[in-house]
Amino acid sequence: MLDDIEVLISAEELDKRNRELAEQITADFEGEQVHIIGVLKGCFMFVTDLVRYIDLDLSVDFLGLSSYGDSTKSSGVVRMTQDLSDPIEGKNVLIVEDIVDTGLTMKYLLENLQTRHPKSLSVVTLLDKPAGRKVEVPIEYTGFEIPDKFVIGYGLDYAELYRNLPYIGYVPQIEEEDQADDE
Ligand SMILES: O=P(O)(O)OC[C@H]1O[C@H](OP(=O)(O)OP(=O)(O)O)[C@H](O)[C@@H]1O
Ligand code: HPA
Ligand SMILES: [Mg+2]
Repeated sequence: MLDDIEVLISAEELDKRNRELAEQITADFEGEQVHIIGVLKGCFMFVTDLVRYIDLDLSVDFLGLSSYGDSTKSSGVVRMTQDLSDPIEGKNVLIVEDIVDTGLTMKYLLENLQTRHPKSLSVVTLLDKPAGRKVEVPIEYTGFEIPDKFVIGYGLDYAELYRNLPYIGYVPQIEEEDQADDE
């Protein structure tokens, strides 16, 4: 286990922002039905907390994408680990992500979902790390902009661990160890 996890965003701040995002989404889609697509695995806490504050008729589906493996750096190759259960043609799709970092996952996903002809396609991400960006992607709703650090918790992992932390944290030790492994 890691020592010294620094809290970047507390559970209370996450809850407050989730309510605000949900309020904005509820207002923007008033009178419409929304199809939520959660991007596993990282989205699992954010999506479940967010949807309970959205006051709209909505359906939920999930897909799995993976590109980091056990590293703090993107492999550059996005792999679909699980596809959607339902068609999205003609639906107002709202993608729910935990983080947009390089943007490679979101680019892959937007291109993939556009070919399935949704009525509309929008993105909500809890975290945006602009310093990590390799490709530009459109984001309609952002919870927090974060600095160029590898973060863990509230769904986000390092080598599959720490997803269960109820806050977003940062540990300098992680990036140091990962860099040492590369050398
Ligand atoms: O903008 P990018 O640099 O592409 O990074 C963002 C993606 O990376 C993480 O997924 P990961 O590959 O770690 O899979 P996981 O969600 O199962 O942890 C995260 O959950 C996002 O989906
Ligand atoms: O900072 C991060 N933490 C965890 N997973 C991630 N996937 C992209 N960036 C990150
Ligand atoms: Mg991950």
